Amino acid sequence: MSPARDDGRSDDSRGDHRRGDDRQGGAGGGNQRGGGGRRNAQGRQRPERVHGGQQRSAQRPSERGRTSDPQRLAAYTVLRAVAAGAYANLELPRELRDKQIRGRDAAFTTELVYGAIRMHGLYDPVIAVAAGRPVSKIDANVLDTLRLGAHQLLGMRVPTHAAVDETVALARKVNGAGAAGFVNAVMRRISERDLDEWLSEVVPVDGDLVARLSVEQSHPDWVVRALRAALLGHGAATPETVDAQLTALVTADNAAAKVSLVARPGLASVEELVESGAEASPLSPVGAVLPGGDPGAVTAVREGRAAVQDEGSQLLALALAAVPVVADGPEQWLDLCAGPGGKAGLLAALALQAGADLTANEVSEHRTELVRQTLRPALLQAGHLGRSIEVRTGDGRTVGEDEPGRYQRVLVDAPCTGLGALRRRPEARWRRTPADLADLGALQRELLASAIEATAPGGVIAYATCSPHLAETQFVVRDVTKKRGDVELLDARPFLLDASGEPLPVPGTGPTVQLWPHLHGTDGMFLALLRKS
Ligand SMILES: C[S@@+](CC[C@H](N)C(=O)[O-])C[C@H]1O[C@@H](n2cnc3c(N)ncnc32)[C@H](O)[C@@H]1O
Repeated sequence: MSPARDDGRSDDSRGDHRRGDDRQGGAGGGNQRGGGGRRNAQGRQRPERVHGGQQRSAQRPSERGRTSDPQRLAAYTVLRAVAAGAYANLELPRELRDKQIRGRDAAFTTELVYGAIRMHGLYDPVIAVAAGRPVSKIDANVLDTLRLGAHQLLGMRVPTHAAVDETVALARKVNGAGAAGFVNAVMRRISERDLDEWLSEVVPVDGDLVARLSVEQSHPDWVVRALRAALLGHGAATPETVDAQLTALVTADNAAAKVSLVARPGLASVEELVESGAEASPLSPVGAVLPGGDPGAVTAVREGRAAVQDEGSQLLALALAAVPVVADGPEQWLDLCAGPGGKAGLLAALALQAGADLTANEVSEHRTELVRQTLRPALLQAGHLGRSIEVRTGDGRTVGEDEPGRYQRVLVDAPCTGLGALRRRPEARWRRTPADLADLGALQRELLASAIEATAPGGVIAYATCSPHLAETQFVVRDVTKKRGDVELLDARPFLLDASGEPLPVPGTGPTVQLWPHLHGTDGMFLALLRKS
Protein backbone atom coordinates (compact mmCIF):
# COMPACT_ATOMS: atom_id res chain seq x y z
CA MET A 1 0.00 0.00 0.00
CA SER A 2 1.30 3.45 -0.78
CA PRO A 3 2.01 5.73 2.17
CA ALA A 4 -0.62 8.26 3.14
CA ARG A 5 -0.08 11.88 2.26
CA ASP A 6 -1.42 14.65 4.38
CA ASP A 7 -2.60 17.69 2.56
CA GLY A 8 -6.32 17.32 2.93
CA ARG A 9 -8.50 20.22 3.92
CA SER A 10 -11.58 19.10 5.73
CA ASP A 11 -13.74 22.01 4.62
CA ASP A 12 -13.58 20.94 1.01
CA SER A 13 -16.78 19.07 0.40
CA ARG A 14 -15.52 17.83 -2.97
CA GLY A 15 -12.47 16.20 -1.44
CA ASP A 16 -8.91 17.45 -1.56
CA HIS A 17 -7.98 16.21 -4.99
CA ARG A 18 -7.75 19.69 -6.43
CA ARG A 19 -4.66 20.25 -4.35
CA GLY A 20 -3.26 16.78 -4.91
CA ASP A 21 -0.56 16.23 -7.46
CA ASP A 22 -1.34 15.13 -10.94
CA ARG A 23 1.12 12.37 -11.51
CA GLN A 24 -1.32 9.89 -12.97
CA GLY A 25 -2.10 12.28 -15.78
CA GLY A 26 -5.27 10.34 -16.45
CA ALA A 27 -3.17 7.39 -17.71
CA GLY A 28 -2.24 5.33 -14.66
CA GLY A 29 -3.85 4.90 -11.27
CA GLY A 30 -2.74 4.43 -7.73
CA ASN A 31 -3.65 3.60 -4.25
CA GLN A 32 -2.91 6.49 -1.97
CA ARG A 33 -4.09 5.61 1.45
CA GLY A 34 -5.00 8.01 4.18
CA GLY A 35 -7.60 10.44 5.35
CA GLY A 36 -8.06 14.12 5.68
CA GLY A 37 -7.75 14.16 9.44
CA ARG A 38 -5.91 12.81 12.42
CA ARG A 39 -3.21 10.20 12.65
CA ASN A 40 -3.46 7.11 14.77
CA ALA A 41 -0.82 5.71 17.10
CA GLN A 42 1.07 4.16 14.19
CA GLY A 43 1.24 7.51 12.43
CA ARG A 44 -1.29 6.49 9.82
CA GLN A 45 -3.88 9.05 8.95
CA ARG A 46 -7.29 8.43 10.41
CA PRO A 47 -10.41 9.44 8.61
CA GLU A 48 -12.37 12.15 10.33
CA ARG A 49 -15.13 10.78 12.47
CA VAL A 50 -18.68 11.83 12.00
CA HIS A 51 -19.92 13.77 15.01
CA GLY A 52 -23.67 13.93 15.45
CA GLY A 53 -25.59 16.64 13.64
CA GLN A 54 -22.56 18.93 13.21
CA GLN A 55 -21.41 17.12 10.11
CA ARG A 56 -23.34 17.05 6.89
CA SER A 57 -22.88 13.27 6.84
CA ALA A 58 -25.27 13.03 9.75
CA GLN A 59 -28.05 14.65 7.79
CA ARG A 60 -30.66 12.46 6.21
CA PRO A 61 -29.68 11.53 2.66
CA SER A 62 -32.75 13.33 1.34
CA GLU A 63 -31.58 16.58 2.93
CA ARG A 64 -28.25 16.75 1.18
CA GLY A 65 -27.12 18.10 -2.16
CA ARG A 66 -28.76 16.11 -4.90
CA THR A 67 -26.09 16.31 -7.51
CA SER A 68 -23.19 13.95 -7.67
CA ASP A 69 -19.96 15.42 -8.98
CA PRO A 70 -18.87 14.54 -12.52
CA GLN A 71 -15.69 12.76 -11.42
CA ARG A 72 -17.45 10.29 -9.15
CA LEU A 73 -20.19 9.77 -11.70
CA ALA A 74 -17.58 9.07 -14.37
CA ALA A 75 -15.77 6.66 -12.05
CA TYR A 76 -19.03 4.83 -11.38
CA THR A 77 -19.79 4.65 -15.11
CA VAL A 78 -16.39 3.09 -15.75
CA LEU A 79 -16.85 0.58 -12.93
CA ARG A 80 -20.17 -0.52 -14.39
CA ALA A 81 -18.62 -0.87 -17.84
CA VAL A 82 -15.79 -2.93 -16.37
CA ALA A 83 -18.35 -5.13 -14.61
CA ALA A 84 -19.88 -5.70 -18.03
CA GLY A 85 -16.55 -6.80 -19.48
CA ALA A 86 -14.78 -3.58 -20.52
CA TYR A 87 -11.15 -2.80 -19.70
CA ALA A 88 -10.57 0.07 -17.31
CA ASN A 89 -7.47 1.28 -19.16
CA LEU A 90 -9.54 1.72 -22.34
CA GLU A 91 -12.88 2.75 -20.83
CA LEU A 92 -11.54 5.38 -18.46
CA PRO A 93 -9.74 7.58 -21.02
CA ARG A 94 -12.86 7.45 -23.21
CA GLU A 95 -15.09 8.52 -20.32
CA LEU A 96 -12.68 11.29 -19.30
CA ARG A 97 -12.62 12.55 -22.87
CA ASP A 98 -16.40 12.35 -23.29
CA LYS A 99 -17.08 14.18 -20.03
CA GLN A 100 -14.18 16.59 -20.61
CA ILE A 101 -12.62 15.76 -17.26
CA ARG A 102 -9.02 16.92 -17.30
CA GLY A 103 -5.93 17.58 -15.19
CA ARG A 104 -6.33 16.96 -11.48
CA ASP A 105 -9.97 16.01 -11.82
CA ALA A 106 -8.87 13.31 -14.28
CA ALA A 107 -6.19 12.15 -11.83
CA PHE A 108 -8.80 11.98 -9.05
CA THR A 109 -11.19 9.99 -11.25
CA THR A 110 -8.37 7.65 -12.27
CA GLU A 111 -7.43 7.05 -8.66
CA LEU A 112 -11.06 6.31 -7.79
CA VAL A 113 -11.46 3.82 -10.61
CA TYR A 114 -8.15 2.03 -10.25
CA GLY A 115 -8.27 1.97 -6.45
CA ALA A 116 -11.87 0.74 -6.21
CA ILE A 117 -11.24 -2.03 -8.73
CA ARG A 118 -7.85 -3.12 -7.45
CA MET A 119 -8.67 -3.03 -3.77
CA HIS A 120 -12.15 -4.51 -3.64
CA GLY A 121 -10.69 -7.75 -2.30
CA LEU A 122 -10.15 -5.73 0.87
CA TYR A 123 -13.09 -3.35 0.61
CA ASP A 124 -15.72 -6.05 0.08
CA PRO A 125 -15.15 -7.69 3.47
CA VAL A 126 -15.21 -4.22 5.06
CA ILE A 127 -18.47 -3.40 3.28
CA ALA A 128 -19.93 -6.76 4.33
CA VAL A 129 -19.20 -6.10 8.00
CA ALA A 130 -20.49 -2.52 7.78
CA ALA A 131 -23.63 -3.63 5.92
CA GLY A 132 -24.22 -6.66 8.13
CA ARG A 133 -24.64 -8.90 5.10
CA PRO A 134 -22.41 -10.60 2.53
CA VAL A 135 -21.65 -8.51 -0.53
CA SER A 136 -23.34 -11.20 -2.64
CA LYS A 137 -26.60 -9.92 -1.10
CA ILE A 138 -25.91 -6.34 -2.18
CA ASP A 139 -27.05 -5.21 -5.63
CA ALA A 140 -23.99 -5.05 -7.93
CA ASN A 141 -24.67 -1.41 -8.87
CA VAL A 142 -24.89 -0.37 -5.24
CA LEU A 143 -21.80 -2.40 -4.41
CA ASP A 144 -19.81 -0.44 -6.99
CA THR A 145 -20.95 2.82 -5.40
CA LEU A 146 -19.87 1.49 -2.01
CA ARG A 147 -16.50 0.37 -3.34
CA LEU A 148 -15.89 3.89 -4.63
CA GLY A 149 -16.92 5.25 -1.24
CA ALA A 150 -14.77 2.76 0.66
CA HIS A 151 -11.74 3.70 -1.42
CA GLN A 152 -12.26 7.37 -0.63
CA LEU A 153 -12.48 6.60 3.09
CA LEU A 154 -9.74 3.99 3.39
CA GLY A 155 -7.48 4.53 0.42
CA MET A 156 -7.48 8.24 -0.39
CA ARG A 157 -7.13 11.56 1.30
CA VAL A 158 -10.75 12.55 0.83
CA PRO A 159 -12.18 14.08 4.01
CA THR A 160 -14.78 11.85 5.64
CA HIS A 161 -17.75 14.15 5.23
CA ALA A 162 -16.96 14.69 1.55
CA ALA A 163 -16.52 10.97 0.95
CA VAL A 164 -19.80 10.13 2.68
CA ASP A 165 -21.88 12.99 1.27
CA GLU A 166 -20.66 12.61 -2.29
CA THR A 167 -21.07 8.85 -2.24
CA VAL A 168 -24.63 9.22 -0.98
CA ALA A 169 -25.33 11.84 -3.66
CA LEU A 170 -23.93 9.46 -6.25
CA ALA A 171 -26.07 6.61 -4.91
CA ARG A 172 -29.18 8.79 -5.06
CA LYS A 173 -28.44 9.65 -8.68
CA VAL A 174 -27.48 6.21 -9.97
CA ASN A 175 -28.97 3.71 -7.51
CA GLY A 176 -32.14 5.49 -6.34
CA ALA A 177 -33.33 7.13 -3.13
CA GLY A 178 -33.86 3.84 -1.27
CA ALA A 179 -30.35 2.66 -1.99
CA ALA A 180 -28.99 6.07 -0.95
CA GLY A 181 -30.22 5.50 2.61
CA PHE A 182 -28.48 2.13 2.72
CA VAL A 183 -25.29 3.60 1.26
CA ASN A 184 -25.40 6.38 3.83
CA ALA A 185 -25.66 3.88 6.68
CA VAL A 186 -22.84 1.68 5.34
CA MET A 187 -20.55 4.62 4.63
CA ARG A 188 -21.06 5.96 8.13
CA ARG A 189 -20.24 2.57 9.60
CA ILE A 190 -17.06 2.33 7.51
CA SER A 191 -16.03 5.85 8.52
CA GLU A 192 -16.18 4.91 12.20
CA ARG A 193 -12.89 2.98 11.91
CA ASP A 194 -9.59 3.73 10.25
CA LEU A 195 -7.74 1.46 7.86
CA ASP A 196 -5.71 -0.31 10.56
CA GLU A 197 -8.82 -1.03 12.57
CA TRP A 198 -10.54 -2.48 9.53
CA LEU A 199 -7.47 -4.54 8.67
CA SER A 200 -7.53 -6.06 12.16
CA GLU A 201 -11.20 -6.82 11.65
CA VAL A 202 -11.15 -8.42 8.20
CA VAL A 203 -7.66 -9.86 7.61
CA PRO A 204 -7.51 -13.46 8.87
CA VAL A 205 -5.10 -13.58 11.79
CA ASP A 206 -4.68 -17.33 11.90
CA GLY A 207 -4.27 -17.82 8.15
CA ASP A 208 -0.93 -18.26 6.41
CA LEU A 209 0.74 -15.32 4.70
CA VAL A 210 -0.97 -16.08 1.39
CA ALA A 211 -4.41 -15.88 3.03
CA ARG A 212 -3.50 -12.65 4.81
CA LEU A 213 -1.98 -10.95 1.78
CA SER A 214 -4.91 -12.05 -0.30
CA VAL A 215 -7.21 -9.80 1.78
CA GLU A 216 -4.78 -7.11 2.93
CA GLN A 217 -3.33 -6.56 -0.56
CA SER A 218 -6.47 -7.55 -2.40
CA HIS A 219 -5.32 -10.36 -4.70
CA PRO A 220 -7.16 -13.62 -5.36
CA ASP A 221 -5.68 -16.41 -3.29
CA TRP A 222 -4.54 -18.41 -6.34
CA VAL A 223 -2.70 -15.38 -7.73
CA VAL A 224 -0.77 -14.86 -4.48
CA ARG A 225 0.12 -18.55 -4.46
CA ALA A 226 1.24 -18.44 -8.10
CA LEU A 227 3.36 -15.34 -7.48
CA ARG A 228 5.00 -17.05 -4.51
CA ALA A 229 5.88 -20.06 -6.68
CA ALA A 230 7.14 -17.74 -9.42
CA LEU A 231 9.44 -15.84 -7.07
CA LEU A 232 10.99 -19.13 -6.01
CA GLY A 233 10.99 -20.69 -9.48
CA HIS A 234 12.67 -17.72 -11.17
CA GLY A 235 15.29 -17.53 -8.43
CA ALA A 236 14.08 -14.16 -7.12
CA ALA A 237 13.57 -15.54 -3.62
CA THR A 238 14.74 -18.36 -1.38
CA PRO A 239 12.51 -20.13 1.13
CA GLU A 240 13.95 -17.72 3.72
CA THR A 241 13.25 -14.54 1.76
CA VAL A 242 10.09 -15.48 -0.09
CA ASP A 243 7.65 -14.04 2.45
CA ALA A 244 9.28 -10.61 2.33
CA GLN A 245 9.58 -10.71 -1.47
CA LEU A 246 5.98 -11.79 -1.88
CA THR A 247 4.73 -9.02 0.40
CA ALA A 248 6.77 -6.45 -1.53
CA LEU A 249 5.51 -7.79 -4.86
CA VAL A 250 1.79 -7.75 -4.11
CA THR A 251 2.21 -4.34 -2.46
CA ALA A 252 3.87 -3.04 -5.63
CA ASP A 253 0.93 -4.39 -7.67
CA ASN A 254 -1.30 -1.88 -5.87
CA ALA A 255 0.85 1.17 -6.51
CA ALA A 256 0.49 3.46 -9.49
CA ALA A 257 2.74 2.54 -12.39
CA LYS A 258 4.96 5.31 -13.72
CA VAL A 259 4.11 6.82 -17.06
CA SER A 260 7.07 5.47 -19.03
CA LEU A 261 7.76 6.64 -22.55
CA VAL A 262 9.80 5.12 -25.34
CA ALA A 263 11.63 7.24 -27.91
CA ARG A 264 11.51 5.12 -31.03
CA PRO A 265 15.07 5.27 -32.37
CA GLY A 266 15.48 7.24 -35.57
CA LEU A 267 12.06 8.83 -35.06
CA ALA A 268 12.54 10.49 -31.66
CA SER A 269 15.25 10.73 -29.03
CA VAL A 270 15.34 10.61 -25.25
CA GLU A 271 16.69 14.19 -25.38
CA GLU A 272 13.56 15.31 -27.22
CA LEU A 273 11.38 13.68 -24.54
CA VAL A 274 13.46 15.32 -21.81
CA GLU A 275 12.97 18.69 -23.49
CA SER A 276 9.22 17.99 -23.33
CA GLY A 277 9.38 17.59 -19.55
CA ALA A 278 10.17 13.88 -19.12
CA GLU A 279 13.14 12.52 -17.23
CA ALA A 280 15.60 10.13 -18.87
CA SER A 281 15.05 6.57 -17.67
CA PRO A 282 17.93 4.94 -15.83
CA LEU A 283 16.54 1.56 -16.92
CA SER A 284 16.20 1.84 -20.66
CA PRO A 285 18.49 3.57 -23.17
CA VAL A 286 15.41 4.59 -25.19
CA GLY A 287 13.17 5.34 -22.21
CA ALA A 288 11.96 8.36 -20.30
CA VAL A 289 9.53 8.86 -17.44
CA LEU A 290 6.87 11.52 -17.42
CA PRO A 291 6.63 12.97 -13.91
CA GLY A 292 3.12 14.34 -14.45
CA GLY A 293 0.60 15.48 -16.97
CA ASP A 294 -0.82 13.96 -20.06
CA PRO A 295 1.50 11.95 -22.35
CA GLY A 296 -0.69 13.08 -25.24
CA ALA A 297 0.65 16.58 -24.66
CA VAL A 298 4.16 15.42 -25.67
CA THR A 299 4.58 16.22 -29.36
CA ALA A 300 6.62 13.10 -30.17
CA VAL A 301 3.95 10.90 -28.53
CA ARG A 302 1.17 12.69 -30.40
CA GLU A 303 3.02 12.13 -33.65
CA GLY A 304 3.65 8.43 -32.93
CA ARG A 305 7.43 8.83 -32.90
CA ALA A 306 7.40 8.08 -29.17
CA ALA A 307 4.83 6.21 -27.12
CA VAL A 308 3.79 5.17 -23.65
CA GLN A 309 5.58 1.87 -23.01
CA ASP A 310 6.79 0.07 -19.94
CA GLU A 311 10.57 0.04 -19.72
CA GLY A 312 10.54 -3.75 -19.30
CA SER A 313 8.90 -4.10 -22.71
CA GLN A 314 11.50 -1.76 -24.19
CA LEU A 315 14.35 -3.84 -22.78
CA LEU A 316 12.91 -7.04 -24.26
CA ALA A 317 12.64 -5.61 -27.77
CA LEU A 318 16.15 -4.15 -27.48
CA ALA A 319 17.48 -7.53 -26.30
CA LEU A 320 16.06 -9.34 -29.32
CA ALA A 321 17.63 -6.76 -31.63
CA ALA A 322 21.01 -7.01 -29.87
CA VAL A 323 21.68 -10.76 -30.24
CA PRO A 324 24.25 -11.32 -33.01
CA VAL A 325 22.90 -13.24 -35.98
CA VAL A 326 24.36 -13.97 -39.40
CA ALA A 327 22.22 -13.37 -42.48
CA ASP A 328 22.79 -13.32 -46.22
CA GLY A 329 21.22 -10.05 -47.26
CA PRO A 330 18.82 -7.89 -45.22
CA GLU A 331 17.60 -9.54 -42.04
CA GLN A 332 13.94 -10.48 -41.86
CA TRP A 333 12.28 -9.80 -38.50
CA LEU A 334 8.91 -11.13 -37.34
CA ASP A 335 6.64 -10.04 -34.51
CA LEU A 336 4.31 -13.04 -34.34
CA CYS A 337 1.70 -11.61 -31.91
CA ALA A 338 2.03 -7.91 -32.51
CA GLY A 339 -1.23 -6.34 -31.38
CA PRO A 340 -1.69 -3.61 -30.31
CA GLY A 341 1.81 -2.83 -31.49
CA GLY A 342 3.86 -1.53 -28.57
CA LYS A 343 6.88 -3.74 -29.10
CA ALA A 344 6.37 -3.77 -32.88
CA GLY A 345 6.68 0.04 -32.77
CA LEU A 346 10.11 -0.21 -31.21
CA LEU A 347 11.14 -3.23 -33.30
CA ALA A 348 10.16 -1.42 -36.51
CA ALA A 349 12.35 1.55 -35.60
CA LEU A 350 15.25 -0.75 -34.68
CA ALA A 351 14.79 -2.81 -37.85
CA LEU A 352 14.96 0.29 -40.01
CA GLN A 353 18.15 1.38 -38.26
CA ALA A 354 19.62 -2.09 -38.83
CA GLY A 355 18.57 -2.19 -42.50
CA ALA A 356 16.16 -5.05 -41.77
CA ASP A 357 12.56 -5.72 -42.82
CA LEU A 358 9.77 -6.39 -40.32
CA THR A 359 6.56 -8.39 -40.53
CA ALA A 360 4.06 -7.63 -37.77
CA ASN A 361 1.50 -10.43 -37.51
CA GLU A 362 -1.64 -10.38 -35.37
CA VAL A 363 -4.63 -12.72 -35.26
CA SER A 364 -7.30 -10.12 -34.54
CA GLU A 365 -8.25 -7.75 -37.33
CA HIS A 366 -9.10 -4.97 -34.93
CA ARG A 367 -5.74 -5.28 -33.21
CA THR A 368 -3.97 -5.47 -36.57
CA GLU A 369 -5.45 -2.06 -37.31
CA LEU A 370 -4.05 -0.77 -34.02
CA VAL A 371 -0.62 -2.10 -35.04
CA ARG A 372 -0.95 -0.32 -38.38
CA GLN A 373 -1.72 2.96 -36.62
CA THR A 374 1.17 2.50 -34.21
CA LEU A 375 3.58 1.78 -37.05
CA ARG A 376 2.45 4.66 -39.26
CA PRO A 377 5.59 6.82 -38.80
CA ALA A 378 7.81 3.75 -39.27
CA LEU A 379 5.84 2.70 -42.37
CA LEU A 380 6.44 6.16 -43.86
CA GLN A 381 10.12 6.00 -43.05
CA ALA A 382 10.39 2.49 -44.47
CA GLY A 383 8.99 3.87 -47.75
CA HIS A 384 11.71 6.55 -47.83
CA LEU A 385 14.43 4.01 -47.02
CA GLY A 386 13.22 1.38 -49.46
CA ARG A 387 12.67 -1.14 -46.66
CA SER A 388 9.62 -3.27 -46.05
CA ILE A 389 7.34 -3.24 -43.02
CA GLU A 390 4.36 -5.50 -43.45
CA VAL A 391 1.41 -5.50 -41.07
CA ARG A 392 -0.94 -8.43 -41.52
CA THR A 393 -3.69 -10.44 -39.90
CA GLY A 394 -3.03 -14.14 -39.42
CA ASP A 395 -2.87 -17.01 -36.99
CA GLY A 396 0.66 -17.16 -35.66
CA ARG A 397 0.34 -20.90 -35.16
CA THR A 398 0.51 -21.52 -38.91
CA VAL A 399 3.34 -19.12 -39.74
CA GLY A 400 6.02 -21.74 -39.10
CA GLU A 401 4.40 -24.07 -41.58
CA ASP A 402 3.67 -21.32 -44.12
CA GLU A 403 7.06 -19.58 -43.95
CA PRO A 404 9.60 -22.10 -42.66
CA GLY A 405 13.04 -20.70 -41.91
CA ARG A 406 12.24 -17.25 -43.29
CA TYR A 407 13.17 -15.00 -40.35
CA GLN A 408 16.38 -14.17 -38.50
CA ARG A 409 14.68 -12.57 -35.47
CA VAL A 410 11.27 -13.58 -34.16
CA LEU A 411 9.39 -12.15 -31.20
CA VAL A 412 6.66 -14.25 -29.58
CA ASP A 413 5.05 -11.86 -27.11
CA ALA A 414 2.52 -14.47 -26.19
CA PRO A 415 -1.05 -13.93 -25.02
CA CYS A 416 -0.91 -14.56 -21.26
CA THR A 417 -2.69 -13.96 -17.96
CA GLY A 418 -0.96 -10.60 -17.53
CA LEU A 419 -0.19 -11.34 -13.88
CA GLY A 420 2.98 -9.26 -14.23
CA ALA A 421 1.07 -6.16 -15.26
CA LEU A 422 -1.54 -5.95 -12.51
CA ARG A 423 -0.58 -2.32 -11.77
CA ARG A 424 -1.79 -1.25 -15.18
CA ARG A 425 -4.77 -3.58 -15.58
CA PRO A 426 -6.75 -3.27 -12.37
CA GLU A 427 -9.48 -5.78 -13.26
CA ALA A 428 -7.13 -8.49 -14.59
CA ARG A 429 -6.59 -10.11 -11.21
CA TRP A 430 -10.36 -10.63 -10.79
CA ARG A 431 -11.05 -11.77 -14.33
CA ARG A 432 -8.39 -14.37 -14.73
CA THR A 433 -8.90 -17.86 -13.35
CA PRO A 434 -6.55 -20.82 -13.03
CA ALA A 435 -8.56 -22.43 -15.85
CA ASP A 436 -7.20 -19.76 -18.25
CA LEU A 437 -3.75 -21.19 -17.77
CA ALA A 438 -4.64 -24.43 -19.52
CA ASP A 439 -5.99 -22.71 -22.66
CA LEU A 440 -3.22 -20.14 -22.74
CA GLY A 441 -0.57 -22.77 -22.09
CA ALA A 442 -1.58 -24.76 -25.16
CA LEU A 443 -1.64 -21.61 -27.33
CA GLN A 444 1.72 -20.41 -25.97
CA ARG A 445 3.36 -23.74 -26.79
CA GLU A 446 1.94 -23.78 -30.33
CA LEU A 447 3.01 -20.20 -30.97
CA LEU A 448 6.54 -20.81 -29.72
CA ALA A 449 6.85 -24.00 -31.80
CA SER A 450 5.60 -22.14 -34.87
CA ALA A 451 8.08 -19.31 -34.22
CA ILE A 452 10.95 -21.79 -34.08
CA GLU A 453 9.83 -23.29 -37.40
CA ALA A 454 9.69 -19.82 -38.95
CA THR A 455 13.23 -19.01 -37.83
CA ALA A 456 16.23 -19.47 -40.11
CA PRO A 457 19.16 -21.57 -38.87
CA GLY A 458 21.31 -19.31 -36.68
CA GLY A 459 18.35 -17.02 -36.06
CA VAL A 460 17.02 -16.06 -32.67
CA ILE A 461 13.60 -16.29 -31.04
CA ALA A 462 12.50 -14.15 -28.08
CA TYR A 463 9.69 -15.75 -26.08
CA ALA A 464 8.11 -13.13 -23.81
CA THR A 465 5.13 -12.81 -21.49
CA CYS A 466 3.91 -10.10 -19.14
CA SER A 467 3.39 -12.77 -16.54
CA PRO A 468 5.86 -14.44 -14.22
CA HIS A 469 3.58 -17.48 -13.79
CA LEU A 470 5.78 -20.57 -14.15
CA ALA A 471 3.16 -22.32 -16.29
CA GLU A 472 3.39 -19.51 -18.87
CA THR A 473 7.12 -18.99 -18.76
CA GLN A 474 9.66 -21.63 -17.72
CA PHE A 475 7.35 -24.59 -18.33
CA VAL A 476 6.42 -23.47 -21.86
CA VAL A 477 10.05 -22.99 -22.85
CA ARG A 478 11.07 -26.28 -21.23
CA ASP A 479 8.27 -28.29 -22.89
CA VAL A 480 8.81 -26.87 -26.36
CA THR A 481 12.61 -27.06 -26.37
CA LYS A 482 12.86 -30.55 -24.89
CA LYS A 483 10.90 -31.97 -27.82
CA ARG A 484 13.36 -30.68 -30.40
CA GLY A 485 17.05 -30.84 -31.04
CA ASP A 486 17.32 -27.72 -33.19
CA VAL A 487 17.14 -24.98 -30.59
CA GLU A 488 19.30 -23.90 -27.64
CA LEU A 489 18.57 -21.49 -24.82
CA LEU A 490 20.82 -18.44 -24.77
CA ASP A 491 21.69 -16.58 -21.59
CA ALA A 492 19.41 -13.57 -21.95
CA ARG A 493 20.98 -11.57 -19.12
CA PRO A 494 23.87 -9.97 -21.06
CA PHE A 495 21.36 -8.60 -23.60
CA LEU A 496 19.31 -6.61 -21.10
CA LEU A 497 21.32 -3.42 -20.84
CA ASP A 498 20.30 -0.39 -18.81
CA ALA A 499 20.60 3.24 -19.91
CA SER A 500 24.31 3.32 -19.09
CA GLY A 501 24.93 0.17 -21.13
CA GLU A 502 25.45 -2.06 -18.08
CA PRO A 503 23.62 -5.39 -17.73
CA LEU A 504 20.48 -4.83 -15.70
CA PRO A 505 20.77 -6.57 -12.31
CA VAL A 506 18.33 -9.47 -12.37
CA PRO A 507 17.92 -12.09 -9.67
CA GLY A 508 18.37 -15.76 -10.48
CA THR A 509 20.98 -17.68 -12.40
CA GLY A 510 19.56 -17.36 -15.92
CA PRO A 511 19.46 -18.23 -18.70
CA THR A 512 15.97 -16.68 -18.79
CA VAL A 513 15.17 -13.29 -17.30
CA GLN A 514 12.22 -12.32 -15.13
CA LEU A 515 11.65 -8.64 -14.32
CA TRP A 516 9.63 -7.67 -11.24
CA PRO A 517 7.51 -4.63 -10.36
CA HIS A 518 8.88 -4.52 -6.80
CA LEU A 519 12.53 -4.93 -7.82
CA HIS A 520 12.80 -3.15 -11.16
CA GLY A 521 9.78 -0.86 -11.16
CA THR A 522 8.76 -2.42 -14.49
CA ASP A 523 5.98 -4.80 -15.36
CA GLY A 524 6.76 -8.42 -14.53
CA MET A 525 8.09 -9.32 -17.99
CA PHE A 526 9.64 -12.70 -18.77
CA LEU A 527 12.18 -13.27 -21.54
CA ALA A 528 13.74 -16.41 -22.95
CA LEU A 529 16.11 -16.13 -25.92
CA LEU A 530 16.50 -19.21 -28.10
CA ARG A 531 18.93 -19.82 -30.93
CA LYS A 532 17.87 -22.02 -33.84
CA SER A 533 20.73 -24.32 -34.75
C1 LIG B 1 0.62 -9.92 -25.19
S1 LIG B 1 -0.24 -9.40 -26.56
C2 LIG B 1 1.05 -8.75 -27.55
C3 LIG B 1 1.44 -7.34 -27.14
C4 LIG B 1 2.27 -6.66 -28.18
N1 LIG B 1 3.48 -7.39 -28.48
C5 LIG B 1 2.63 -5.27 -27.74
O1 LIG B 1 3.75 -5.06 -27.26
O2 LIG B 1 1.79 -4.37 -27.90
C6 LIG B 1 -0.62 -10.86 -27.39
C7 LIG B 1 -1.29 -10.70 -28.72
O3 LIG B 1 -1.37 -11.96 -29.32
C8 LIG B 1 -2.53 -12.00 -30.10
N2 LIG B 1 -2.82 -13.41 -30.42
C9 LIG B 1 -3.57 -14.30 -29.75
N3 LIG B 1 -3.58 -15.47 -30.40
C10 LIG B 1 -2.84 -15.33 -31.49
C11 LIG B 1 -2.50 -16.17 -32.58
N4 LIG B 1 -2.95 -17.42 -32.64
N5 LIG B 1 -1.73 -15.68 -33.55
C12 LIG B 1 -1.27 -14.41 -33.50
N6 LIG B 1 -1.56 -13.56 -32.51
C13 LIG B 1 -2.33 -14.01 -31.51
C14 LIG B 1 -3.56 -11.32 -29.24
O4 LIG B 1 -4.64 -10.87 -30.02
C15 LIG B 1 -2.72 -10.18 -28.65
O5 LIG B 1 -2.86 -9.04 -29.45
